[in-house]
Amino acid sequence: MTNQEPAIEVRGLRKTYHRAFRKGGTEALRGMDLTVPEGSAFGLIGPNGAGKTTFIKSILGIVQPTEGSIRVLGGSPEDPRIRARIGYLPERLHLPGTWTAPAFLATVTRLKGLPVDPAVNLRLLERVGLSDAVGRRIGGYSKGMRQRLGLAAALVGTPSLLVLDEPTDGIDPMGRMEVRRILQDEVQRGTTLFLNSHLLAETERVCDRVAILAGGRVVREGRLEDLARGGVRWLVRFAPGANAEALVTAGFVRGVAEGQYVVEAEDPAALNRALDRARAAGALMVELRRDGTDLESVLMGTVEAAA
Ligand SMILES: Nc1ncnc2c1ncn2[C@@H]1O[C@H](COP(=O)(O)OP(=O)(O)OP(=O)(O)O)[C@@H](O)[C@H]1O
Repeated sequence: MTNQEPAIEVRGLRKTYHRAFRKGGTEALRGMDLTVPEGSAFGLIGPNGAGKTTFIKSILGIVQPTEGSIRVLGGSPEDPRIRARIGYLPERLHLPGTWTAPAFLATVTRLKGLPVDPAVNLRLLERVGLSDAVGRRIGGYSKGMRQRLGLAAALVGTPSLLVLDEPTDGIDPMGRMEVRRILQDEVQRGTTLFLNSHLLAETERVCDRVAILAGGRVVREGRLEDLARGGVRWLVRFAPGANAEALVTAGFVRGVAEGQYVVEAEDPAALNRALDRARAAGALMVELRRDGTDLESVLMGTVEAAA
């Protein structure tokens, strides 16, 4: 794979699920186009039934598309050599309840066609916070522990592409922070991350690019900072008694609420210069908030507009 080649590229992807002895079918993907640059941390978001899992299964060769082309890591998802370079955490994990985690990871390693090194797998289990549970049967694991084990399995063989479907499902806030750190480390290492999560805050924290899928099509795609803008406009509230005229001269625009003002600042230095001017005019700041658009508002707005 050359450096210019995207990690994932799909064109005109369609998938219709047919039921036996029934006419018609469910059109899960209706001509989806998407390019995931190599080395990016890419988030796929969209409402229930948008086709996210179908897309993920298509790029992994688990679901056979009805139409369209798919290239993953510069090759076909059907190619075992390509598959061996992908780490996948499915939405629904099927784990062998009577096995231990090291035995499970050893099998995953073998299935990927790699030599089993127990020490490497133990380090992986340590990395996902399961070192205390290595001797226990997987059947007795909590939901969060199962999810951590699934992540360890996805990380086997240091994959070039990590595809994670709801990776933090069932994981507590501390655990989520740990998972986030692992994902960030993987991206630092050069892995391409493809994340499907209903937790938009998670996507916002981890991903640098986002695509919105609705009705089986990509309706918006781009860099997170371009989609969810923030940082230019700031909402500031000053203590009662602030000199409104002086604040306006200092670059603040009156807001609707009592004592509230808006100021535009490209960066922290510009924001602080504006606040210094306000303070010099005797105004006391009591609240400061970024007037940005979060991913949730972007998703709602985009899906409504596409409906
Ligand atoms: N195996 C299947 N057989 C029939 N229809 C299916 C199958 N899998 C998915 N679908 C249908 O395809 C559409 C897209 O489903 P998919 O699971 O890909 O969406 P999703 O975006 O992942 O949804 P969610 O966010 O709820 O997980 C839905 O209408 C779903 O009912």
